[in-house]
Amino acid sequence: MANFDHEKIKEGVRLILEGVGEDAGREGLLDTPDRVARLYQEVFAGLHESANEHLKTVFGEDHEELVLVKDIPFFSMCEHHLVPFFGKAHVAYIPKGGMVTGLSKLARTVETIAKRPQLQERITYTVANEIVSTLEPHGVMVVLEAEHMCMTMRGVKKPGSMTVTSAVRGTFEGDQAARSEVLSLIKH
Ligand SMILES: Nc1nc2c(ncn2[C@@H]2O[C@H](COP(=O)(O)OP(=O)(O)OP(=O)(O)O)[C@@H](O)[C@H]2O)c(=O)[nH]1
Ligand SMILES: [Zn+2]
Repeated sequence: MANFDHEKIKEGVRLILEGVGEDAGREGLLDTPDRVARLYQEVFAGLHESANEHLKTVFGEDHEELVLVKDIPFFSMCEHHLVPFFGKAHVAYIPKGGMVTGLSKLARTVETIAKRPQLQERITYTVANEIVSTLEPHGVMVVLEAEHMCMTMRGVKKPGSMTVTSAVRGTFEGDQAARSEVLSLIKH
């Protein structure tokens, strides 16, 4: 993965400003390329982080039943239009082998994966797959609900429309009752 190139982004932003017919040299825009480069460094920080690093923090604990962290706010950038999509992630898993991860680490995993040029589906299944491969739990279920700015401020212009995606792994796959339990806990 190439390093973050601040100067390259500044140059790109200057070109965009010129491309839309702005005077990139006018006072109000002088610092904009630098600000946008810093903004991108922040919102794309996940490109330079390892998604499963967080999950490696584990504790011995004899709980082999549901753990659900719900309503995790996330912000991401649609890779087609480079505008935000944002909403809530709900992450459920059933630990195995007496090992649980820190609750905040589930939220950090969502954040790292969201902070890349993304599709909602890819965030959803990547979070699920990272938990499966790192914690090897009985099961994982990840649900994301989000509003896409590319569908609200432009294009089809449908403000308020929500996209819901899910990824289920392990015991949840064949267990409708367990999936329903998670969904009803998410709703309440
Ligand atoms: N599956 C999926 N599609 C997405 C996501 N974010 C944006 N899109 C869609 O990506 C598609 C890109 O379609 P294109 O026809 O190539 O681009 P476009 O002409 O800008 O499309 P419109 O948005 O319909 O105007 C659109 O349908 C978007 O709604 C996402 O997270 N997942
Ligand atoms: Zn988009």
